[in-house]
Amino acid sequence: MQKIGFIGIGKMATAIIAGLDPTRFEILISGRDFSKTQKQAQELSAQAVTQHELVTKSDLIVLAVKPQVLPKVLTELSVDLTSDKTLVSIAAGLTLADLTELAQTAHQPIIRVMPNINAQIGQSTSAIVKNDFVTDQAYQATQEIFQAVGSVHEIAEKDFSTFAAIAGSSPAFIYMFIDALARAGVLHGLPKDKATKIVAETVQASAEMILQSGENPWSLVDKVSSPGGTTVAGVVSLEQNHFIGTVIDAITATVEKEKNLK
Ligand SMILES: NC(=O)C1=CN([C@@H]2O[C@H](COP(=O)(O)OP(=O)(O)OC[C@H]3O[C@@H](n4cnc5c(N)ncnc54)[C@H](OP(=O)(O)O)[C@@H]3O)[C@@H](O)[C@H]2O)C=CC1
Ligand SMILES: O=C(O)[C@@H]1CCC=N1
Repeated sequence: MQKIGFIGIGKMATAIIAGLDPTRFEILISGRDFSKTQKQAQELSAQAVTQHELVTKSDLIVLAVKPQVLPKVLTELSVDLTSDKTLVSIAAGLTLADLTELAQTAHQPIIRVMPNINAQIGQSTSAIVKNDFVTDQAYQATQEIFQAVGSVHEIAEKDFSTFAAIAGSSPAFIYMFIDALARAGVLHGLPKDKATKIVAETVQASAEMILQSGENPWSLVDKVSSPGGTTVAGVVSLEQNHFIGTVIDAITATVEKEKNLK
C-alpha cells in the first residue's frame, strides 16, 4: 500500500485526508503540535508521526502548510529527502522551481496541486502540474488522491496563478455573492437562513445549467431577461455599478498576489 504523508494538518489536509479510502492508502500526518496531531490522527484514521519519521517512511509527502511557513519546513525536511520520494505542494505562490531550490536536490520529483476548500465535501476543482522527475506511479497516485475529493485538471504551470484565482480563491468570492444575494433577501423581508438556502440552491442549479446545457452564460442571461421585464432592470443596474469590471479587478488582484506571495 502506498504511504502518503501530510505535513500541516489544517483545513485543506483534513478535508483531503477525510476523502481518502483508508484501505487504498496508508496515511501519516505531522503537524506543529504533536498532541494535537495525535487527536487528529484518531479522527482521520491516520498515524501521527514526527516530521523526520514522515519523510523517511512516506512515498508521497504532501506539503499542506501555509506558503509563508513552507520554506522553513521544506528546508528542515530536505536533509531526509531521497529521490524516491515525491513532494506534493498545495501551497499558493511557490513554483516548481522555488520548491526545487528549497528541497536542495536537483532531481527531486515534485508535483504542484491547487485544490479548493470544496474538497471538504468531495467537490474540489483542482489543478495539477509535475516536474520531469516524477514517475508515472507517483503522478497517478497523486491524481487519485485529488480525484477522491473532486475533479483534477492538468494545466501548464504558467497558468497556475490564474487557476489559483478562478478556482482556488473563487469559492470565497462565490460565498460573498451568495451572502450578498441572501442579505438583499433579508432587506426585503426573508429570514437569513431561508434566504441563504434559496440562493445557494439557485447558484448550484445555475452552475449545473451552464455545465449541462453547454450554453454560453450570456445567452442564458438573455433567456431570463424578458423584454421590459424585471431581470433586465437588475442586469442593467449591476452593469451600471461595474459588476463585470469589479469581478475582473478582484481576480487580477488575486493573480498578482499569488505571483508575489514570496
Ligand atoms: N484554504 C484554502 O481554501 C486553500 C488553501 N490552499 C493552500 O493550502 C495550504 C494550507 O492551507 P490551509 O489548510 O488553509 O491552512 P491551515 O492554516 O488551516 O493549515 C496549515 C496547518 O499547518 C500547520 N503548521 C504550521 N507550521 C507547521 C510546521 N512547522 N509543521 C507542521 N505543521 C505546521 C498549522 O498548525 P497550527 O494551526 O497549529 O499553526 C495548520 O494546522 C496553504 O499553502 C494554502 O496556500 C490551497 C487551496 C485552497
Ligand atoms: O488564500 C490563499 O492564499 C489560499 C490559496 C487559494 C485559496 N486560498
